[in-house]
Amino acid sequence: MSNKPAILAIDQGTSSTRAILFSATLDKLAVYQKELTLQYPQKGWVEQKPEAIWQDTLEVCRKVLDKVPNGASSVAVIGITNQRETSIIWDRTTGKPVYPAIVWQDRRTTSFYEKLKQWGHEPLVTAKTGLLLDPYFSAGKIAWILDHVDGARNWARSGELAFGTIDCYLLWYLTGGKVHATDATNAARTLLFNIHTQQWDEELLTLFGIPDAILPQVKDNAADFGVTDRVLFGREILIGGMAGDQHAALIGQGCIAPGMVKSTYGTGCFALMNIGQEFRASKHRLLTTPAYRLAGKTTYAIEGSIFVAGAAIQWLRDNLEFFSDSAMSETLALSVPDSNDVYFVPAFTGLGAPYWQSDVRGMIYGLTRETTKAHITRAALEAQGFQTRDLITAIEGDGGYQASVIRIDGGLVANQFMCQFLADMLGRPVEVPVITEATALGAACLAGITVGLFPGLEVMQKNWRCERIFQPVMPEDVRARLYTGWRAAVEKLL
Ligand SMILES: Nc1ncnc2c1ncn2[C@@H]1O[C@H](COP(=O)(O)OP(=O)(O)O)[C@@H](O)[C@H]1O
Ligand SMILES: O=P(O)(O)OC[C@H](O)CO
Repeated sequence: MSNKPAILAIDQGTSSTRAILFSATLDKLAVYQKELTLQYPQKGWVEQKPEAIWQDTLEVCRKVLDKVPNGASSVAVIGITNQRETSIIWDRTTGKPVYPAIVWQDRRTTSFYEKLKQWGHEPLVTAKTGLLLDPYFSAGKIAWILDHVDGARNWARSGELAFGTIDCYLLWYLTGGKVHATDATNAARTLLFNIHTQQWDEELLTLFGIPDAILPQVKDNAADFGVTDRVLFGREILIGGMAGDQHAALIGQGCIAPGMVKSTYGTGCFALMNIGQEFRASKHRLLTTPAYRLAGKTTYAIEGSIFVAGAAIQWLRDNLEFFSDSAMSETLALSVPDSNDVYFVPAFTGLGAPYWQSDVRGMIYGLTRETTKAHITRAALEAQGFQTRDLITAIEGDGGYQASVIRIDGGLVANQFMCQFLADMLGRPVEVPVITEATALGAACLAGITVGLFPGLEVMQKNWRCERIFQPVMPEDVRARLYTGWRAAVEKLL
């Protein structure tokens, strides 16, 4: 082992898989990234190939290790972070998935959840999990696979199948099929995990008809998750950290004190406010979720989830072919002075917080003969500002904390127009860190804690460095007019 240990962070996102090597002082040493495709086999269905998720993960890890002089021998520990809720069920003997990964955006279980709501189950589920009944979460996806793959329910009962979110599936493969475990933040997105007892909940398992034999063990975010199979990187490496991507980003942004907010703009957008160690239920249909669990102690966050952020830009790129690279959306948006009253409500897979309408679909409103692709692109970027304002208003309206800071990260923050519009729409500064891959940084921090490189999360508060603060400059009347227009567009959709 080199005397300068590195931390390998794996960030398996919805649109891409990345491996980042960080130094023991959490500086970025090397990155390797690969885009991941989604499949849409039917209206409202969103799937991914589990084999591609694993193969891409292995490839990005190997490629990033090739970029540094000592390769795998310099790595002291691995941290994993991932797109959440996406569910895979596989055969414990062969490791083969019995069905593709059903992605968090998938809506095939809408009527299943509607029935559960009609039967009055939502209050109990929310009280136990902090979540709502929505196709977004894993339980419905698991039940769907067990009901639609021949024999799956029986194999599940007899312990032949394993369920996991992406973290857990990757861990299984990284450890050569030896470890079936997840962490508290990922478990808490399934609708099966009681966030008060921090255990799988019998009553919820019965409600969703899911046998406990398929569930993984749940660990702290900084813990011993086992070692990598020697054949993968030429030696065993400890996996010491694991967290859902939005929770990891909260850590990577140093938001470890109550009231601090981070908002991440990847495929979707997720704003989380740290609310400390006391559970609080939302009054505005937001989620309460473990921010992190360390040494058995849970810190909570209130979360607002938006299903489409960067995905709208990708759609303009791939489906409407407005541009060939997402980065070009910025120049296009800036080529017009405003969106010419065009509003883009990117509800491709329903609306998330605070509306939670899984059956509505997207809308571009206000089209005229003058509308150009520049106006539509600008409207798609502006939608991020409007949606974030919806979230922050709901989060603060819950009556807990006011946001002390708002830090932003994710692929979309490379777009300075979007960042400026965000500050304008929120009417307050937003901070962009030097390392915008806050998700991977958070996972690295957790892994580093396990091997004693850092005493605790405080290291992130000390190390967090600001690249740029976007200050609001938009006149109040313009801000009010634009937001009123957005609310009217959403009302029309609803
Ligand atoms: N300069 C840019 N302007 C607008 N969107 C961008 C830009 N760069 C990346 N994106 C969008 O960001 C998303 C990727 O962000 P990332 O954080 O990697 O997502 P994920 O973690 O979900 O895989 C893509 O949807 C892409 O379209
Ligand atoms: O792929 P991202 O970064 O948009 O994150 C996906 C979320 O974890 C879904 O809950």
